[in-house]
Amino acid sequence: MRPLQTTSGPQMPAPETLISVDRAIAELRRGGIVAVQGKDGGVVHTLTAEAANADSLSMLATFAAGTRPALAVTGRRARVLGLGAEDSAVVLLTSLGGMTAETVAALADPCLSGPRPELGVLSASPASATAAQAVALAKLARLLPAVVVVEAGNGFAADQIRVAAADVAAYQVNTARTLRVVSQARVPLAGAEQARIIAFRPADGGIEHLAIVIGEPDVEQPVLTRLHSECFTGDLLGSLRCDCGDQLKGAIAEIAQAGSGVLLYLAQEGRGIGLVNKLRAYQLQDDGFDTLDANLQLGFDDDERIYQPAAQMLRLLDIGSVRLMTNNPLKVGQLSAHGIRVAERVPHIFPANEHNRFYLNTKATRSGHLF
Ligand SMILES: Nc1nc2c(ncn2[C@@H]2O[C@H](COP(=O)(O)OP(=O)(O)OP(=O)(O)O)[C@@H](O)[C@H]2O)c(=O)[nH]1
Ligand SMILES: [Zn+2]
Repeated sequence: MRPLQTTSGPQMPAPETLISVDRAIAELRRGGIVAVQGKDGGVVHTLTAEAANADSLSMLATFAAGTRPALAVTGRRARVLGLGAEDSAVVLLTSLGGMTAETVAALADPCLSGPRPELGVLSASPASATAAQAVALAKLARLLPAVVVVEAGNGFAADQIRVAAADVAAYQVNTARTLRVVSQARVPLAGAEQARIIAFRPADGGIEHLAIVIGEPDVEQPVLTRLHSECFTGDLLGSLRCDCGDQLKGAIAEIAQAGSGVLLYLAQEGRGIGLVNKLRAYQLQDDGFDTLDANLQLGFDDDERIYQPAAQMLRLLDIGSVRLMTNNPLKVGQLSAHGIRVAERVPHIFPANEHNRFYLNTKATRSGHLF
């Protein structure tokens, strides 16, 4: 492997398309109202379901010209609620009783305990492409994928954050394209003393992904490679609910044993839904849903990860061909689709325990994992 160039500080100004999405994410997370602008010039004023309370809902209503606030949820969540078909990506729910904070919470959050409020007569209709990107923004903000929207606008507030729906749609791929190496250091690991950690950051200063390079991989040959999605509970705390801790330590040991290779530590906690939502998914699993259905109950896809960041990191490491340590055929297909040749799939299986047996079984029977 050739020595890698480290770039510190902004290499070039981050594209406005990324900055506006970052600002919108921060605004939504603090409970603000964001204007999402569609291709057709239509505007959707947006508040996340998690931030809906009496004050924020009445503020949102001031933007509406005639229409009443509606709740935009994914087709998956609408289906769980018995409202609408899963084939619409996003569905608008309206209530004859109006959208109170209690109604929003009951519709958006399957983990709520206590008696369900009277929901009034609900109707569902396909949401506009712009409202669909408002839901996508909530996902990028790692919140529940549900937003309260008013589709017809009364203009903007002077300091309101605005974002183009098209920029939201392209955000994840655009940030992956701008990844660059920002720091690297030798970090001897137990059982793998010849290890280096390389940090990759996107141009907007967003969340870093890491590569752990062990030994000196020969990039002219397929490199033994593990793609590991971050798992705070399994990797750091040794949670027995999943197999991540074993897979992380096992991959480092196996690469060290082979002499060289790379582990990409990807910031994709909870298969891309974030830690807070993963904890919600665990609560639902304790109520009897399996790992995939828990995601669907929350309104997510069963797996929200994308693999452009991994492919881009491998390219920056000059690695074009890998021996991929995984049981997940989707990772093989996705890396190949993004230009990395998977010369071989290397099984990465660890013994089950009494807490993760059902989880691993679900991955085998429903996600196509090869155990
Ligand atoms: N949403 C959700 N995420 C989970 C759950 N259990 C573990 N995870 C996450 O799932 C991811 C597991 O990642 P990986 O081990 O890289 O992926 P994998 O799809 O199992 O594929 P291989 O391990 O490569 O076979 C981590 O991000 C975990 O945080 C769960 O019950 N729900
Ligand atoms: Zn895990």
